Amino acid sequence: MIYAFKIGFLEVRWVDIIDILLVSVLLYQVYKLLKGSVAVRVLVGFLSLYLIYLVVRAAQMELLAGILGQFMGVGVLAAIIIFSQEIRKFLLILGKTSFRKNGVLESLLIWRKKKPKVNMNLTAVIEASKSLSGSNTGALMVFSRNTELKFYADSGDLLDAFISKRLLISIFNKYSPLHDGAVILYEGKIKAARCLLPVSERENLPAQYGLRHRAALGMSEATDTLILIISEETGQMSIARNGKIDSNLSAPEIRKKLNRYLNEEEEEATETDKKESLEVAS
Ligand SMILES: Nc1ncnc2c1ncn2[C@@H]1O[C@H](COP(=O)(O)OP(=O)(O)OP(=O)(O)O)[C@@H](O)[C@H]1O
Repeated sequence: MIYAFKIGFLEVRWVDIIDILLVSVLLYQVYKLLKGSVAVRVLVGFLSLYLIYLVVRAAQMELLAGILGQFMGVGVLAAIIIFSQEIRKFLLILGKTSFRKNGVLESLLIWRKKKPKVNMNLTAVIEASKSLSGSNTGALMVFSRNTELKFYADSGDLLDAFISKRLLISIFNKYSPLHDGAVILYEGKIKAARCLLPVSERENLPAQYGLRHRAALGMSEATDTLILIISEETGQMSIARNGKIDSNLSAPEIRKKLNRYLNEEEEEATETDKKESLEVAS
């Protein structure tokens, strides 16, 4: 066996160094993922308990070690249940990174067909958004390029209607029975209205963000979607994507971001674009 170096009786192999590096990267990614969420506290609680268990076991305190041991036995299962959202997010990020343009996996999967451009009536969306923003009418629109988001669409009223400016304005009119919640747009259609979105549990959000923004952020954390928010209070238009909110955007900026999202050109976003985005809770 080839050793990298020796510290006293401890022989360190190259594999050990790689192992430590990989664990460090993994722990850093987990920390980045959980940063700012309540899950961090649960994780710290778990780790503290595990440390106490190690100490108790080393001190041979049989009774306490037995009780904590039982708890640790189901710990992995409990962690999977408690961190299900975070694990999902982590796998999503992993999948997304591996499938990036020129990614290793993508070059291996040569049969992967190039997706056709999504045909969406963006002019209607932009015109409706300008009108809603101008009249301070709150709105929440979820754009999906890969799935029809059946689970979320089922929480509202199914429409399956072609997108038009008038329809969007009518839905979000505050006297309309459909105005509450979000609309889901997929493959050029308004799939459903009055949909319930998952609310983000981030703690350090700006004070002006109420439930509408939290729901948009939560949806962008849980799924590969882009969410357009129109504030009822200020009329401002914002976009939530990948756990970030870009606030106070103009109509051309919204169109650009929607175009980029729908046509999978996001990786080509310029550095300036990236800097402009306000990373919430980081
Ligand atoms: N989980 C949810 N899913 C979908 N829509 C939601 C959800 N929670 C709240 N909303 C929508 O947000 C509206 C409440 O918005 P609220 O005023 O609390 O948010 P806000 O972020 O301060 O936005 P605004 O700037 O428009 O006031 C609700 O009437 C509803 O339409």
